[in-house]
Amino acid sequence: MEYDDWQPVYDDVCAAFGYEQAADRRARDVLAAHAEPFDMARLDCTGQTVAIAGGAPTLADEREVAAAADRVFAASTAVDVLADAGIEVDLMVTDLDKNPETARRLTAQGTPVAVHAHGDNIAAIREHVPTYDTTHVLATTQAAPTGPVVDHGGFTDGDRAAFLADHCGAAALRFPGWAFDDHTVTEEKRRKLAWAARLLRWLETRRGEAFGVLDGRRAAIDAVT
Ligand SMILES: Nc1ncnc2c1ncn2[C@@H]1O[C@H](COP(=O)(O)OP(=O)(O)OP(=O)(O)O)[C@@H](O)[C@H]1O
Ligand SMILES: Nc1nc2c(c(=O)[nH]1)N=C(CO)CN2
Repeated sequence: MEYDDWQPVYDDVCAAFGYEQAADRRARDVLAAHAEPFDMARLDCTGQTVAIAGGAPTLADEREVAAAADRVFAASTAVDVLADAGIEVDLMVTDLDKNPETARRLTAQGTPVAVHAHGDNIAAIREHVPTYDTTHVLATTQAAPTGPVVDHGGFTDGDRAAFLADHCGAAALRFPGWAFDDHTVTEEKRRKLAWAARLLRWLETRRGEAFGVLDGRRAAIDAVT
């Protein structure tokens, strides 16, 4: 996906959460100053099944789904849960709010990390990205792309991972570690997960694929556009 397709949905996300787009642009520009162009061919997934590992507690029991996939794109803390079982990821997707040291370790070992800039993580970008090997940082924004910072759609770490896999040519997506009805999360997180479900519904429709993670939920999901 390119920004032109994402932008109307981004407007809706900002309206829903009260995000200031100028702050997202400031974050993007801070990240751009620390980033370098990333060769997307490194993430080519053409013809492959990609596991999009989410941060739900269920991931511990679903790790074999990731192990069986050709590639693993993992959101935030999902990287640590998989690492505990000896499962390496091909991409970490993060806005740096939980485990920035994991992102540092991955970039140091040459594993790509998609670092996301938004209006509420500018301090984290300034603190952590300069400590990373930026050769292995894919800089992302939810605002308009600029310089080395790309926007291929998505909002939460997990659904952004799915949009990136789609952009990289994945043939099929699997979703270990996803639980939209997780009552252990905060109200804000619950609202973000509801948006993640909407965005995945949009993505599966665009792809002509049925994501198993949405089975039983489709009738309750409002279309994004
Ligand atoms: N029950 C769940 N709890 C948390 N994350 C979930 C859940 N189900 C799916 N996910 C997906 O896993 C991703 C990683 O979640 P995690 O809690 O590790 O990180 P996070 O940094 O808080 O994520 P974000 O900043 O996107 O909210 C989320 O962004 C979401 O897309
Ligand atoms: N401005 C802003 N953007 C976001 C935020 C957030 O808290 N603020 N959280 C996200 C995923 O958790 C993704 N994007």
